[in-house]
Amino acid sequence: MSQRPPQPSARRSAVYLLDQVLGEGRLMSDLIASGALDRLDPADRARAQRLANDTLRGMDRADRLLKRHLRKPPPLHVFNILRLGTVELCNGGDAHGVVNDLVGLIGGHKRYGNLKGLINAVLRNMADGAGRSWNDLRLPRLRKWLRDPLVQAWGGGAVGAMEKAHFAGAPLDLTAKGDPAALAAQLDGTLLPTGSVRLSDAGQVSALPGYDAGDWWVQDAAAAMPARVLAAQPGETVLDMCAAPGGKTLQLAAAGADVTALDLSERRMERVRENLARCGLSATCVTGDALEHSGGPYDAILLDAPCSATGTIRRHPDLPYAKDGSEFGALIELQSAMLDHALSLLKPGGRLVFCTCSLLPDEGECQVDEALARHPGLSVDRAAVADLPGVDPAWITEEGGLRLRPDYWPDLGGMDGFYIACLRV
Ligand SMILES: C[S@@+](CC[C@H](N)C(=O)[O-])C[C@H]1O[C@@H](n2cnc3c(N)ncnc32)[C@H](O)[C@@H]1O
Repeated sequence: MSQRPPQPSARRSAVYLLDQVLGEGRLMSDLIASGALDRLDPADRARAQRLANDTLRGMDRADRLLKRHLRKPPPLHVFNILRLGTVELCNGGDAHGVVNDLVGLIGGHKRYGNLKGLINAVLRNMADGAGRSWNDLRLPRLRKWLRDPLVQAWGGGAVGAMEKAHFAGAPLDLTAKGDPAALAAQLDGTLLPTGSVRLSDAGQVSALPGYDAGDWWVQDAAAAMPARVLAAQPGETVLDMCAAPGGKTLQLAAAGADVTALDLSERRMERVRENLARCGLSATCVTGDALEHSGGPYDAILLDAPCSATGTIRRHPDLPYAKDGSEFGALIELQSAMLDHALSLLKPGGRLVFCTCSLLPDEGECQVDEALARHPGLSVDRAAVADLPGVDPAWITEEGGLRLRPDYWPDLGGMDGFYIACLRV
C-alpha cells in the first residue's frame, strides 16, 4: 500500500509560499485558494500564512543582515529558508526550535541537502546576536516600480509613513450585522470612528464568538466605507457589480436593500453565497461579466472595480513582489468601461458609488475626473462622503471623493488604502 506523504509543517508551507511568490510571481491569495495550505489544520494554516507574511514584510531587513554572512546569494529556496529563519529569530522566535526545524527542512532536500551546514551556521549566528541590529535597520521600502509613482502622487514623507504602516501589518476589523458598539463590548474590541470594530490580537477568526451565528464579517475599516457612502435604503434595488467575496453585498443586504450581487468568477461567487448563508442574509447572485449585464434599472449601484489592490499591502505584503505594474494599464481601461456601463443601468436620479482599493490616483481621482468629462450632467455628491461619521475633512478630494490611505489613523493601527466617490446622474 502506498503511504501518504507526511503532513507538511507550517514552516515548510510558509517557505513554499515564499518560493512561489518570489520565484513564480504568484499571489498568496491565489495559492491558498487553489489549495496550497489544504493539508494543514486551521491553526497551522494561519501560522504558515503569518510566517510568510512576516517574512515578506521584513525581507528588506533580513536581506541586509544576511548579506553580511553570505559570500554570494544562495539558490532561492535556500535564501527563503534563511529569510524566514532570520525574521522569526529577530522577532523573538525560540532559537532552538527555529534553527533545528529549518536545518531539518533543508536536510531532507534532494538538491540542497548539502547546504544544511550553511543554514545551521548562518541562523545560529543570527540567534547568537547578529540579529540584534534588526530594529536599527532601515524601514523596509516599497519596490521601485510602485514607490516611484506613489512618491509622485503623495510625496516622499507620506510614502515613508505608508511604508511604516505596511511594516506594522494590519489588525482584524469586523463589520457588525447589528449594533457595532455592542459587538465591540462583547469581543473586547475598539469601536472605530467610522463604525467598524477592531481587534488587535484576534487569533483564529472562525473560533471567535458570533462567527457561526453570522453576527459579523471580516472587513477592513476602509473597505466598509463604500457601502456606508451608498447608504442603501430598505426596499431599494441595488446592484453590487463586482461583488465577490461579498463584504459589501452583506452590508447592502443587512441595510434591507433588494440586492443583486454580480461577479465574473463562479468560484468567488460561491464565497458570496457562503457568506450570505452564514450571516442569514439574502441577495440574488448572478455570475457574469459586468460589461454585459443588462438588468435594472437600479436605484443605486456599487462598483468596487478590479484594481491594482495597492491599498491592501498591509495585509498582502506579497503584492509588490508578485506584481510589477504591467497589468495596471488594462485594469484602468476596464474600470472606465465598467463605470460607463454602470451609469447606463441607473434609474434617472440614481446614484453610483465607484471605489477601488488602490493608492494610485489613475484608479481613483482621475477615473472620476474623466467620467465627469465624458458624461455631461453627471455630478459628484460630496456630502455623501463628507457627512459620514468619522470622516476627516482632510480626506475629501478636490473632485469630492474620499481618499483613504494606510498612513491614516497611525495611533489606531492604520487602514487600507481606498478611493470612494458617489456619482449622481
Ligand atoms: C475588488 S474585488 C471585489 C470585492 C468585493 N466587492 C467585496 O467587497 O468583497 C473585484 C471583483 O471583480 C470581479 N471581476 C473582475 N472582472 C469582472 C467583470 N468583467 N465582471 C464582473 N466582475 C468582475 C473579480 O472576480 C473580483 O471578485
